[in-house]
Amino acid sequence: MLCRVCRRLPAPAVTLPRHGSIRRNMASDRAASQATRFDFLVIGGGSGGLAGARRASELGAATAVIESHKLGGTCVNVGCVPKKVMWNAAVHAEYLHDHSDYGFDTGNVRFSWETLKAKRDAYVSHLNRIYRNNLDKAKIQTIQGHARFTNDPEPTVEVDGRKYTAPHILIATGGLPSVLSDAEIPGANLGITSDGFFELETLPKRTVIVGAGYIAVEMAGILSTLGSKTSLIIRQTGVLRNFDSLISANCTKELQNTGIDLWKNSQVKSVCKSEKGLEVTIVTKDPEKKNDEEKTSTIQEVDCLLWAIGRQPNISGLNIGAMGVDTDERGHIIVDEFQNTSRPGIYAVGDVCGKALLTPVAIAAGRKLAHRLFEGKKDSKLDYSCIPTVVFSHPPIGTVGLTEEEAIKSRGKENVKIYKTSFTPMYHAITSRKSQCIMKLVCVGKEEKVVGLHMQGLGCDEMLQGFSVAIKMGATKADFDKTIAIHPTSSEEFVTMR
Ligand SMILES: Cc1cc2nc3c(=O)[nH]c(=O)nc-3n(C[C@H](O)[C@H](O)[C@H](O)COP(=O)(O)OP(=O)(O)OC[C@H]3O[C@@H](n4cnc5c(N)ncnc54)[C@H](O)[C@@H]3O)c2cc1C
Ligand SMILES: NC(=O)c1ccc[n+]([C@@H]2O[C@H](COP(=O)([O-])OP(=O)(O)OC[C@H]3O[C@@H](n4cnc5c(N)ncnc54)[C@H](OP(=O)(O)O)[C@@H]3O)[C@@H](O)[C@H]2O)c1
Ligand SMILES: N[C@@H](CCC(=O)N[C@@H](CS)C(=O)NCC(=O)O)C(=O)O
Repeated sequence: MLCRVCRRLPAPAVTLPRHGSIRRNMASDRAASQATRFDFLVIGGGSGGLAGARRASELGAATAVIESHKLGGTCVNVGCVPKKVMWNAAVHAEYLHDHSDYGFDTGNVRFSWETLKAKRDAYVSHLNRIYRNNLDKAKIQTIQGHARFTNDPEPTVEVDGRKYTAPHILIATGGLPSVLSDAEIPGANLGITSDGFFELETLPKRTVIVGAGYIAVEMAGILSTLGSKTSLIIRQTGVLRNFDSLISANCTKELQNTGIDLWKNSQVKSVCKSEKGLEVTIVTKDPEKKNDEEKTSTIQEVDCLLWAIGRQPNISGLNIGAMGVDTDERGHIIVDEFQNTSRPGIYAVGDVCGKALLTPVAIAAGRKLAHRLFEGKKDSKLDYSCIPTVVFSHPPIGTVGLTEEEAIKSRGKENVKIYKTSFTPMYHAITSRKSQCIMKLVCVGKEEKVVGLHMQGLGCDEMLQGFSVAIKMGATKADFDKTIAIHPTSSEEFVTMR
């Protein structure tokens, strides 16, 4: 009988997991016949793996998830979730400055990093348990350990000496922070990465962060706002250089406005340890200056050096080479638009593929794949265009679609119309602390289709999702203008721009 789910003749099983769909395929080799067989075997219990596994199981596939560390992956354990808790704490710290303007006498407010960390860690552990329960409830087998492809002819995975196989194997092993070796920068390993940030037991007094992307901006904002004197070392003149130029310039300015000591055109040369902490030596060289002069400076008594210089795919020890799974020069697994790798029956989703490293992207790709494999939806694939994203800076950034620069490149300057505004949100009408809100709409063609929306300001994090729906649906500037404003809000500016 054909498998109800994958419509294939099932192959041999040593143990029978949940479904009756598991039985003998005479052609399979002896080695693989030793393996426990599923319909769907998922390597990596993070966002993409869990979402794909749960959807596959709902669709009737006998599914197992292999996880080497903690269920939930990066997002739950060392990413979005604990980061957002820290950002929320930093927002409290920010608003404290406004309490007296709003009539509150909050007296001598004290902050305990230790209390916050304990509550945050307890929440993360709670989520780990929820994810485990969800897998159990869905009758998905959880296999704890590091997965490695064997050299068997049929794709087979080994965990702690036991073998597992399936006609469909998903690699969702995510990524790891990039690190520099001591050979590249002497003393580099005295620093930590974002993973280490979540292990900090106390608020560092003096922090140096290297990097100019999401993590550098978010962690600099959190640490600085909570009271750590923070320097941010960037190689160029601005942060978030891949974002719209307005966002990059404004965020760079806001970092400085909020008290972060920004070192432009700078790179760490060496790090050494002294009795009073780390000494971070920095070389600054302004390429605009003709005399090519380099300035060397040292930041002393640093108790936290944090490298936030990007992430790399986590494929170590997987032995994907033996499977004929192709990777790019940085080790990302190459997939087609349906998440197929170069080896039939092996798929990859999420950060390990190196495209749009965001939790909802990994989740959506995993779910789309499950519908294609186990519901016969041949065309089920993720559309990677127009992905909204928020940077939890202070204030937060929201962005979706094309930047002005991308629109001009693809459509020609004459076909692009930009609407921009900048204002002080009403929240600040009575506060002595001020922060600006900036907004930009990128429109193309005669019909002024909105192809990009970019903003930084109070509430922009929660403002973006709804606008993303409109833009994904193909809204034009006229559609925005037809919409009645909500007053008094910041978001109303998007429907009244001229
Ligand atoms: C500090 C930080 C903040 C972030 N904030 C946000 C945010 O606010 N919003 C957002 O959308 N995204 C955010 N991200 C990105 C987001 O966390 C990732 O895009 C997402 O987790 C990727 O999911 P994934 O399934 O591809 O991989 P992961 O979630 O990394 O899961 C991979 C899992 O595979 C396991 N694994 C790896 N190799 C093996 C193996 N051989 N055998 C068994 N198991 C293995 C790992 O232990 C891990 O649990 C953040 C990331 C970081 C680092
Ligand atoms: N809110 C969110 O959704 C969120 C939050 C955190 C992470 N993430 C995801 O996680 C990914 C990884 O975050 P990330 O911040 O590590 O990476 P990133 O956003 O890719 O930024 C890393 C930046 O560091 C700089 N850099 C690289 N090598 C360097 C070096 N040797 N020395 C100094 N600077 C160097 C580069 O900027 P220059 O080229 O300008 O120097 C680079 O763009 C993000 O891309 C994002 O998708 C998402
Ligand atoms: N809203 C999300 C779920 C929330 C979410 O994104 N959760 C993160 C971790 S907190 C995740 O990795 N989820 C995987 C999953 O829900 O399968 C969805 O259902 O798509």
